[in-house]
Amino acid sequence: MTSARKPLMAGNWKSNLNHQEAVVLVQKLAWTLQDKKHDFDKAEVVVIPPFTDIRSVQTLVDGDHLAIGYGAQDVSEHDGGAYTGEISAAMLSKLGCSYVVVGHSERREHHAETDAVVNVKATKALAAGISPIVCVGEGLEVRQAGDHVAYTLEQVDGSLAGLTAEQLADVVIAYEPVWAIGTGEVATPEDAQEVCAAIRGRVEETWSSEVASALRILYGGSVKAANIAAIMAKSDVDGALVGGASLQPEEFAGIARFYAMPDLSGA
Ligand SMILES: O=C(CO)COP(=O)(O)O
Repeated sequence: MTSARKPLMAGNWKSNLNHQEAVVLVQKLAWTLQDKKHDFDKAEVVVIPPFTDIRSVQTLVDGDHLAIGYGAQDVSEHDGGAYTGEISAAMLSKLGCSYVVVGHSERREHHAETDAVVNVKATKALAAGISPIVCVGEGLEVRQAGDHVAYTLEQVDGSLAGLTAEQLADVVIAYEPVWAIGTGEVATPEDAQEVCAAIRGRVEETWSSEVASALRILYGGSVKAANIAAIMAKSDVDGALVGGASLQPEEFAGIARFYAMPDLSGA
């Protein structure tokens, strides 16, 4: 991690916690971070709850002036209108969302989202002033075949196609190898670094070294307080997109405070 890029720890709750549980979790997270004197300059902390929780989280964050940010797990390709069930970027913007996850592997898999769809969603988010967290990453078969870098870079190309350098300044990329999500099978820090560095290299080729050096690239997949320090020690990893561990306030606070954690990897 390079000091010019502020680390980002984002907790993707997936389809967990109702709006009442959301308030309890965010309160506990805020208290824990305050108690441990978390330095928000050393890591931005963001929660990504289900849509139904966002209004409650907004009310809490605004009312208590919390330094915790929040976002959504998906956004519509459409601006509004006759699209039953869809949530537009403008609606998320009105709720104060700073981020939206687009192209999570679970949406690519269960909702057949292609890079082209992810590209439109990222563009809609940016137009509404919301930073898209664009997810990429290979499945186990691709990894075993040794094609993980090429596969992931193709997703980067497709998902970010046509975006300007100015737009890239508001984009975050999350490298989440599918085989490491929710499996306890964490990629090694070297695995994370290999692909995050390749992504940064691709962004440099396509846009510029300025764009690439300012871009935040997160790692996601079985991140815990015990393994985050070793992952963050890698130069091209700028944070984490955390699933299961973000549902436990103590654990997620420990991840946010990676800078105070011992590196237990022995590296
Ligand atoms: O998919 C993830 C975050 O978006 C990672 O989930 P886990 O941290 O539960 O492996």
